[in-house]
Parts: sequence; C-alpha cells; structure tokens
Amino acid sequence: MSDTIFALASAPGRAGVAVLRVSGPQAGAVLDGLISGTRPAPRAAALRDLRAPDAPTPDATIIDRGLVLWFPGPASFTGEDCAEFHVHGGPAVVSAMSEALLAAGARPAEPGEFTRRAFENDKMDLTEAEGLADLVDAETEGQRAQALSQMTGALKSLYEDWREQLITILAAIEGEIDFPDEDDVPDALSHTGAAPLGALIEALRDHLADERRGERVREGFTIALIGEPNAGKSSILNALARREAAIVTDIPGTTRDVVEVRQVRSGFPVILADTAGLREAADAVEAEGVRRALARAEDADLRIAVIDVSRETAEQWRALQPRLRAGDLIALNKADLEPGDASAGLSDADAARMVRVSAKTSAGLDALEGLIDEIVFERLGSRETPALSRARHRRAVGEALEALERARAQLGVHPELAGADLHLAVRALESLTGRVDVEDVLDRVFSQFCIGK
Ligand SMILES: Nc1nc2c(ncn2[C@@H]2O[C@H](COP(=O)(O)OP(=O)(O)OP(=O)(O)O)[C@@H](O)[C@H]2O)c(=O)[nH]1
Ligand SMILES: [K+]
Ligand SMILES: [Mg+2]
Repeated sequence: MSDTIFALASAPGRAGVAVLRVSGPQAGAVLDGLISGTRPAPRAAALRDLRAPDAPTPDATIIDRGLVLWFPGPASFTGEDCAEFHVHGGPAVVSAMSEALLAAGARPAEPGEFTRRAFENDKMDLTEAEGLADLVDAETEGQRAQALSQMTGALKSLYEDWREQLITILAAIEGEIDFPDEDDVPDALSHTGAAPLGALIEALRDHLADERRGERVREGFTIALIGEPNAGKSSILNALARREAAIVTDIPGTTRDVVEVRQVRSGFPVILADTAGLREAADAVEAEGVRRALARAEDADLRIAVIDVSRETAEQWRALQPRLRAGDLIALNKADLEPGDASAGLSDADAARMVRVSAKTSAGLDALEGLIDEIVFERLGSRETPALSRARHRRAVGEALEALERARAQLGVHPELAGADLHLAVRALESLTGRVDVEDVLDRVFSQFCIGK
C-alpha cells in the first residue's frame, strides 16, 4: 500500500488562496482528522473549520476556515483517494496546515509524485505527463499550445498508432518464421510487410526531420548577432531588447562574453545573443570571446550578420559568408552614414533576407523585427502533426527508426533477424509512452516536475 502524501499545490509565498492537496489511501481519514463537521459530498466544495488532528479539544483554536474537497478514487487526478484544502494564502497558515497534515499521518510529496501516481494508475501516459509539466512551465502562448496538445494525447496517439502498425507488421513477419514451409503462408508475406514498413520508416523520419521544432518551443529559438568589431551588434541587440543590455562604445572589441536577452516573439520564447566582434584577436581574453562568438553562431537557429555599410563591405562579407546558412539574415547597419546602395559588395547574398538598418536612427529596425518574427513563426508555428518536444523522444524515435531500417534490410533474407529488430523498435516506442517500465526514465521525467504536481 502506498503512502499518503501531501503538498502545497499553489505557488509558495503570500497569496489570496493557497491549495494543499492530499493523495493516498489515508486521504479520507486525514481529511476527517482536520475538519470539524462531516466530510463533504464527493467533488463538492464545503466550508469547514480546520484544526490540527492532535488539538487537545475539538474546539481548540482553529488554524483557518476554508473550502475542502473530497475526491474518492479512482475518479480522481491520481486515481487514489484525494482531498484538497483551499485556505488563506499566508505563509503561517500554510505552515500550520502542513504541520497538521503531518500529524494526521501524511508525508510531504516528492517533486512530480502526484503526477507519477496518476501515470502509474493509468490516468495518463508518459508523454501526457510531460505535457502537463510543460503546461505548468509554459510562459508563452506557443509553449502553452504545444504543452496542451501533448497533455491531451497528441503525441500519445501518434506513438500508439505507430506501435499498432508495427505489431501488425511483426505478426505478418513472425507468421513467416513460424510456418516457413506451409502453403497457407504465401512467399509474398515479406513483401506484404515491406510496404507498411517503408511507410512507417518515412513517418518516423519526417517526425525526426523537424529541425527540433518542439524542443525549440520548449527551450527557446536562438539567434546570434555576428559581425566585425564596431559593426553595431550590441547597438542592434539593445534596440531589439529595448534596454541597454550590452555595453556600446566606439572601441572595437567592446563585447567579450556572449550577452543574452530573452524575448517572446510570435508567441514563442526567443534568445537573442550578442557576440564579440570577429577579427584576429589582440589578446587572450578577446580570443576567447571570438571563440565563443563562433561557437554561438554555429549552434544558433538563426544568424544575423551585421555589416557596417560605412566601411568596406566586401571584406566584411568575405569573413561572414562562410558562417551563414540558408535563411539567415543580413543587417546592413549604419545606413544613416551611407545613403547609397551598399549591397554591391555582397556577392551571392540572398537579397530577400537583407535589411538596411540604422541602430542610431532606428530606421529599418521595424523591418528587421518583422523578418525575425516571421522566421520564428515559420520555424516553430504549429503543423498538423505534433512535434516531439524532448531529447528523450528524439533518442527513442531515433532508436526505433534504426531498428526499422535494419529490419527492412533483412526482410526477405533473414525474417527472424527482421523480427528481432522489430521487437526492439516496439520496445523503443513503448519506452516513449511509458508502457514498458524504464525506472530511470521515469525517475528522470518526474524529478523535473515541481513539488505539488
Ligand atoms: N552612425 C551610426 N553609428 C552606429 C550605429 N550603430 C552603432 N553605431 C556606433 O558604432 C559604435 C560601435 O557600436 P557597438 O554596438 O558597440 O558595436 P559592436 O558591433 O557591438 O562592437 P564590438 O562589441 O566591439 O564588436 C558605437 O559608437 C555606436 O554608437 C548606426 O546605425 N549608425
Ligand atoms: K564597440
Ligand atoms: Mg558589442
């Protein structure tokens, strides 16, 4: 029998209302021990005086007066008996309530323990539990939408559907292994499996080839500003951030560390990074700055090459071009100093992705922001199929895909080897939804939850 656990389900600190939640076989007894009067009807809120269960007399000083709710299992969030106390949200009330719950026999919950119990009682699969954690963490509209879709089963049904297809293919192939010489198992069976197996391989490939959209939505879309010293990278960062996030001076080599600004663009989290100017470094500190700038540019989802149009542009372009990828942006800065067309020195630059700006006069900055917002939306905006949202999903789908590809290669040759690989693929898919118990996976997933969830 499991313990009865409790936790503050609302945020700690001062608030209008605080919610304490209890789950486990003793939840009903804990509830009865704290309230005066009768246990309310299931799922109906009732006002009660609350007191410590070990108070000397029943009418001893009450802790608070609040709403209580009783959720008998299995029709509760965790599937167990649950109770909730909605009390006044002062730290002293919460601490006295916690003492009372301890005295009544409940113990403080571990992070994610309520959700883990819900998962173990089949109230949700692992991807839905992760979606719930993400919903609690969601700070932007795009994160909220992705988390909600995952919490309500979008990834679960995708993965469960793949698993079912796989089991059908497996049955066909194992039929061939078990009855190799019988007439009623046609030779073409391996080929019957080949088409659906090919389709499944394509589906997994597409799911993986999404440029980490779901992970970007969770973790942030990264943008790096790069360019030669004094091109105006920090000035542009500050303009986009609408604050003096980075130091700007007329001394080339001002920025050394990567300066990050977090923003919300098109409903998604974005991390803008200003970097050190690229040149032959004058000293070890600057050399490290340049190394970090290049590493950041390499890892970023989008690069903005900042070019100073008041100086020779061809030379700057030669240095930056190898760092850029298709779809990156070019900001032709200091347009206030050079009214002419400065793109002349930029051979092979994609004109559509080039904006003339002036961090000094703000000219062109709206257009630059418009382009950034568009790109963020293009890359992260929702599609028909749900995105995998964690490295854990990417690993498991990747494992399944490799096993399927090996199986396909063996299909007509060694069906028993193909069968073994398909079993591995099934297992990888089952680890995604938590169908197979992988204890350390569960520990890792639930430990990332907050306490009280
Ligand atoms: N006229 C004009 N000056 C600018 C513009 N943008 C930046 N500057 C000036 O150019 C100088 C360098 O700007 P920064 O923003 O520090 O340039 P940076 O690229 O971050 O330089 P490092 O950090 O040294 O690599 C400062 O004196 C800015 O005021 C612009 O659009 N027009
Ligand atoms: K500078
Ligand atoms: Mg700078």
